[in-house]
Amino acid sequence: MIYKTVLKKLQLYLKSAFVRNYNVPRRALMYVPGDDSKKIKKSFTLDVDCIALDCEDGVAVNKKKEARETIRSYLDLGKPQRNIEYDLGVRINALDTEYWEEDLESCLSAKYLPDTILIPKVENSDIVRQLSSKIKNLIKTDSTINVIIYIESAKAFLNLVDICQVTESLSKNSKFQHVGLVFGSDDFCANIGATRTESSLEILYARQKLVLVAKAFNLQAIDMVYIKYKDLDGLKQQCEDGMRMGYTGKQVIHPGQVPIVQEAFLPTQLQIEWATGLLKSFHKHQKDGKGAFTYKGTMIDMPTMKQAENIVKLAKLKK
Ligand SMILES: CC(C)(COP(=O)(O)OP(=O)(O)OC[C@H]1O[C@@H](n2cnc3c(N)ncnc32)[C@H](O)[C@@H]1OP(=O)(O)O)[C@@H](O)C(=O)NCCC(=O)NCCSC(=O)C[C@](C)(O)C(=O)O
Ligand SMILES: [Mg+2]
Repeated sequence: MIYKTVLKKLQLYLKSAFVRNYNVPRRALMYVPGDDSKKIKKSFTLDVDCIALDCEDGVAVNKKKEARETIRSYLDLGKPQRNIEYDLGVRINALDTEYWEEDLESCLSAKYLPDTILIPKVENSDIVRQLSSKIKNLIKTDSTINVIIYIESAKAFLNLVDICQVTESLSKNSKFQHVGLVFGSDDFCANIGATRTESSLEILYARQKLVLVAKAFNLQAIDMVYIKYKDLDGLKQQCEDGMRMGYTGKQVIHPGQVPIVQEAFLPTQLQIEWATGLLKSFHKHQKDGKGAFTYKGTMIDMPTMKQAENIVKLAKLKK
């Protein structure tokens, strides 16, 4: 029994150590249309936490192939290095379309894998099962990829806990790690027939539910897009609302939105104190030759350590 528990912990530790960019900050998740080479090049010059090269709704139907091939050509070149770590992802098309398999095959057979695959319109756990077996077949090496799931319909919200449970369970024996949930508010409004208002009250329940479930599964929660991209005051307000609700980041469609979003999602003083204390405690336990330890009543595992490291890293960016 003890042997099994230790083995399981070791497997989880080894897995998290091999996942690239596990739980890196994703304050701004910026979409870049996959068929637009100029915008892709531009995105690599920006100080943005997370780039999502898009095959889905940012790309016209007659440009799907072009987007897939353009993204593949950039992946083959390798991720451009920057001074600050960032996440390079690909948003494939939804699994009920004719495009998703080719999207996934194309980016997972590239010379260099993206860090993350973003999966839109996940409505139930069968979609995750289908995705999991495809990823397992496509990744031939020991590498593991991050997965971010989009919740954008009434059905998806009803199935959200099951989706996360199944994803968590499948990720233990597959080649991916579930790292986040995205609130697809535009598709969600269209799905439930809501009329958008400035206050976003019409989607309050769903917006809160996504954070709640994300936190229960130790996932990052990425908030809705602010589509009026020229209105920076409105964007700041919406960022602050999301941050106060517990969101860890926000989707972005234009470079001009990035600094405001990334500033708004810097860690709070309380989070910085927690993370600094945890790292101190970790180093003390290491010095004393103790592996596993608890901090403020919680058992500390590798993902929690990485979260703390990220918070401390982010805190250094705070003016
Ligand atoms: C709105 C648009 C057309 C205005 O594009 P523009 O070129 O007219 O804007 P601009 O102000 O002239 O751009 C200034 C500079 O920034 C560049 N630029 C501008 N945007 C980007 C970008 N995204 N990535 C990288 N570079 C960008 C642009 O190329 C230009 O570069 P330059 O100064 O060197 O000439 C443009 O910003 C754009 O295409 N944005 C992405 C739109 C998109 O991907 N939408 C789908 C995601 S949202 C979504 O899916 C919903 C969700 C989650 O599913 C659900 O809620 O349901
Ligand atoms: Mg959407």
